[in-house]
Amino acid sequence: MTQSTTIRVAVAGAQGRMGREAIQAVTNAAQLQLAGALVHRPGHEADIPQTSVYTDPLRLLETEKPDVWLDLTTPESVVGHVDLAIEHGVYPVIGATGYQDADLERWQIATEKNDIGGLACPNFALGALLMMRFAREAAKWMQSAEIIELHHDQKKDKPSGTALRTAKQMETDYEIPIHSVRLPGLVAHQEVIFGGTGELLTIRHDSLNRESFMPGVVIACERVIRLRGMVYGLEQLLW
Ligand SMILES: NC(=O)C1=CN([C@@H]2O[C@H](COP(=O)(O)OP(=O)(O)OC[C@H]3O[C@@H](n4cnc5c(N)ncnc54)[C@H](OP(=O)(O)O)[C@@H]3O)[C@@H](O)[C@H]2O)C=CC1
Ligand SMILES: O=C(O)C1=N[C@H](C(=O)O)C[C@H](O)C1
Repeated sequence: MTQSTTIRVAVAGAQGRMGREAIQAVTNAAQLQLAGALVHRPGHEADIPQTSVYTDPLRLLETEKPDVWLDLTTPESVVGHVDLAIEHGVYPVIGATGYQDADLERWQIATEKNDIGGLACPNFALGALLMMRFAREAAKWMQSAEIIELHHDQKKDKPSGTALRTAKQMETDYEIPIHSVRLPGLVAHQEVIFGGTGELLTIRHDSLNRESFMPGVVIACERVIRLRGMVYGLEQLLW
């Protein structure tokens, strides 16, 4: 596929909090075209007026033949969807969290075998990517750190994908405890707190709404088609 081609994106989880925003973001992005929406329960198709709506991922893949599978479903559903998308030669952009390292390893092998790319993005927000970058830098100098991630009370996975990714990126030789807070009123927030001799350093990021994730969603869908094999973290395509 050449870079000037319109990229056809299927959105899975289209009736969810992220899915609804993503439908708008994909529709409004010049280089992207909505190729179909996957929902869990039929009956609210009128909420998604701009595209064909499916409840069966296989039918969506075979009928619409999207270029990209944007998965914004749940820990229980994302793994099967991504396996299926890769099998069909469709590039996955994985926004949903809660999958295991073993899933990432399997997707790495499967994308390479099918000569396609894939992108797993625990967090699409630019500020969150910077927070992780700064935490990685600070971890080289500070000898003790803990992570507090705070999310809305409907979030299904714990700890968050972002907290796990942050801890991995920090590459410390000590274990970093992760504390999870789930409360109504929160959206998505994280603090990385470093302790030193008589001093503290706190790096904090706040997503105040789900629009904060959409520039990253668009970049991920546009750039995944240039990849071969799985890439973990949108920051890998930014710096
Ligand atoms: N990478 C990032 O930057 C971000 C990632 N996330 C992650 O994205 C995911 C979605 O978050 P959020 O939108 O808040 O969650 P929601 O629960 O609001 O949305 C998930 C949607 O997926 C649907 N769904 C579940 N299983 C299936 C299936 N098999 N087929 C079709 N649809 C399905 C659900 O339907 P139903 O409710 O009917 O079951 C629901 O509409 C989570 O994993 C979250 O952690 C969230 C924000 C940012
Ligand atoms: O469920 C959410 O809301 C979010 N999930 C992602 C995660 O698990 O890190 C990204 C962001 O924190 C919002």
